[in-house]
Amino acid sequence: MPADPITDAEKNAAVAAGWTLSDDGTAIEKTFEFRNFVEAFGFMARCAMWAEKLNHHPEWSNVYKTVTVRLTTHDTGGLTTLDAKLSQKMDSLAAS
Ligand SMILES: C[C@H](O)[C@H](O)[C@H]1CNC2=NC(N)=NC(=O)C2=N1
Repeated sequence: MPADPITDAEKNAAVAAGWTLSDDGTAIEKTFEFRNFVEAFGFMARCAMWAEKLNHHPEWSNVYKTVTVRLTTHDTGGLTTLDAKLSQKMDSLAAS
């Protein structure tokens, strides 16, 4: 069963946490900066474990100490509660 569409409250919370809504409204995006490559890659490894747990996976890229993330739900073609959940998890992993 597909995930529910993201709620306005969840969308507002993501924006308040520094995520940017894509122009077409189907994704949220954020760039994470770390002190070095090892920290950036460690963040990605921890996120990957959660992505598997949630069965929800980011579109992302890494250049040295920068990780650029785009979250969307491919199954529905838009934002869902899973994107809200993963964004919150990524924010807490980046802060830990
Ligand atoms: C079959 C599998 O459950 C789906 O393809 C999952 C896997 N991970 C996913 N990740 C994302 N971001 N969107 C999806 O729709 C999605 N679907």
